[in-house]
Amino acid sequence: MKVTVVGAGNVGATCADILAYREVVNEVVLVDIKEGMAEGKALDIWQKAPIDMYDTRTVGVTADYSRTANSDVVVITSGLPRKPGMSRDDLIETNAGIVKSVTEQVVAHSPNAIIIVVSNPLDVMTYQAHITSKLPRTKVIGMAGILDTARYRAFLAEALNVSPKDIQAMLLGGHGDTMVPLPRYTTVGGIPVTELIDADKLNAIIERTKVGGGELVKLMGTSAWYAPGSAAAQMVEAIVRDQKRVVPVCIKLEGEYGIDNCYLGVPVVLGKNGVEKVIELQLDEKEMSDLRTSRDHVMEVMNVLDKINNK
Ligand SMILES: NC(=O)c1ccc[n+]([C@@H]2O[C@H](COP(=O)([O-])OP(=O)(O)OC[C@H]3O[C@@H](n4cnc5c(N)ncnc54)[C@H](O)[C@@H]3O)[C@@H](O)[C@H]2O)c1
Ligand SMILES: O=C(O)C[C@H](O)C(=O)O
Repeated sequence: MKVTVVGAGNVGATCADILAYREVVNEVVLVDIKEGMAEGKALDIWQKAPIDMYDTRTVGVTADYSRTANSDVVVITSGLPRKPGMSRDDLIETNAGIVKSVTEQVVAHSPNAIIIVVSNPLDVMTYQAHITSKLPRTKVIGMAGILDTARYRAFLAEALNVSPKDIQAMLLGGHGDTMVPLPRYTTVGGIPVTELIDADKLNAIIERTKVGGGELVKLMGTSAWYAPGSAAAQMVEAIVRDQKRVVPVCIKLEGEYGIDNCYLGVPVVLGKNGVEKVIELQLDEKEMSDLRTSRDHVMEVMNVLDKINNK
């Protein structure tokens, strides 16, 4: 199995490192536009192999997509990260062009690959990759929900002083401040979270989760990479090992949740064919209304992308 990671920056290199370290595939190809960057990071990861005892080959190339040919999965992380004071949507103009040209080259060399988009604004960059690739919606998906639920789970584990391993959670919607964490679908060792934490504390955690990316941007001056790289690697692993993981993933909705033609995070079954099933949860009125608010926001940014593409 072969995986390409486009963008050898913070998120891309972290994802490649985890894929190699865990021997998820035989070969990881890192691609970047900056001369020498991908080659250097791939070599560094390969030189770690004798220490950490793995044998996944890591190869780096500067914009040479012939080396990515016949990849099974391609992760697109190329693009600008935001700086303090910016929203993810502020990245659209630059990143739309990058994701479009990268997707064209990826598909030309790996027409059967499953594409995982990471670049921001996530839901709309997934839209960009999907329309550019012309692949089925089940094969062009976005990473955000695994990261957002991980933040939510980590905050809960800290507040309850329990292991993060025992916290299960689901979350819907766009990868932005309108995301919809679902306390009704959150459990701690099988126990509904609402039995273990009071409502005010839970609400504070939900609000912190929604701006979890921004919290890190403020602290570091650029956006996060350890958890995002790991979340993307988890999606790759689910696909190449056909694990049928049930995780939140961004996909084009075609009528699910009463929503059509919008790219949003929803629970899916992720396996060798990409998204093998979209799971429709029974939502109450408030959850549904929050999801519609998130949809409205993503649709607005999708309209901005349409205008950029039609210029
Ligand atoms: N979906 C998520 O949850 C999530 C999480 C974290 C970051 N992100 C997004 O991921 C993207 C990357 O973040 P980062 O921290 O790794 O940034 P980074 O600046 O560290 O890395 C981006 C890399 O992309 C490369 N690049 C730019 N244009 C390219 C092109 N045309 N072809 C190949 N490579 C190209 C750059 O040279 C750079 O090395 C950003 O858009 C960021 O907002 C998304
Ligand atoms: O917050 C960002 O800009 C990056 C990413 O979307 C994140 O949530 O960490």
